[in-house]
Amino acid sequence: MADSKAIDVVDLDFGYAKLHGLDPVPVLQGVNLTLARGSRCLLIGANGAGKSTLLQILAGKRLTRSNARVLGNEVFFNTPQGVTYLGTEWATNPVVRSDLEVSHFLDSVGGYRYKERRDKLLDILDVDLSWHMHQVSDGERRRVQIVSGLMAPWDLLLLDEVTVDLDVLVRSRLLDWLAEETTTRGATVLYATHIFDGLDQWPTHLCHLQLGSTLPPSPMPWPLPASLAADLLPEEVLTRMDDPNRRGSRLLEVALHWLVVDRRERVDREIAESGREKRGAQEANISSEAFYRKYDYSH
Ligand SMILES: Nc1ncnc2c1ncn2[C@@H]1O[C@H](COP(=O)(O)OP(=O)(O)OP(=O)(O)O)[C@@H](O)[C@H]1O
Repeated sequence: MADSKAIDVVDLDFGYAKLHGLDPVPVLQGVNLTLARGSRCLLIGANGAGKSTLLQILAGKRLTRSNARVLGNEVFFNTPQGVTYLGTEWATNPVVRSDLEVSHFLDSVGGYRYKERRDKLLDILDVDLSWHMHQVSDGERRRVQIVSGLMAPWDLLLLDEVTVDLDVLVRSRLLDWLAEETTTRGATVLYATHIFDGLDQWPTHLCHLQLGSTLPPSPMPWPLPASLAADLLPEEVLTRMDDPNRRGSRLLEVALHWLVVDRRERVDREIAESGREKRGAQEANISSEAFYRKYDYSH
């Protein structure tokens, strides 16, 4: 019987190996994330928090001795079928910038086998089979990547910021289609993004990655139940989330708050580690309220 968990990560640690036998630099520490099949989870954290590293581990691209199971399998040694990872580095590959017609490119990665899904994705992403890859814009090339990555049915999609250069119409249609895949096929999406516009209705869960560690509960349900929201978020953030004149989405208010907290935590650690007190004292004094005022996020 298929495992009902799409992702089951317990106390995961990871560091990038250093040359000359030096100890690896810890990047992920104590990461916990259990996601049931059919979930749509946003992975939220500052630049450098470890989002891409975690997604790559879940895609079986990086070795970890910790317990990381995906679709019921230990991920690195037995990477299961049905896991699709889409990251931004794809677009830098010279092959996908060469004089290659999109129809040939998609056939070369098996598009003819999934014609119905391919055609649906061509429509959603507004991709023309006669385009040539060396003559398209960055956003158009990204759209071809997404068609090519999603044509074959997947059970777990690991999305690493690839929607950043899509226009809003294409992004919105793609997110709707991904939601449909989770509800109709029980597929699962873990999506790292810094763009929260238009996302309030999309996720079923959030995962906050702070400086390489998940903060409990991980994942947390979204929308946040009132009692959990009251435990996790200060009154000022809850008020802004309910303010019809707020600047962006409710999720943006949550993400802004978390990133302020993460930044203060980072500065505190820097002070503790290196005694850089002058800079630290300046930064640590920025309360989240003052930060909002300073950067004009609240009005
Ligand atoms: N190949 C690598 N070798 C060594 N360190 C790395 C490597 N890739 C990433 N790192 C470090 O690991 C940490 C986490 O990087 P990662 O790319 O996972 O962060 P991220 O949350 O995805 O950031 P962003 O939002 O900027 O994409 C960073 O400190 C980064 O410098």
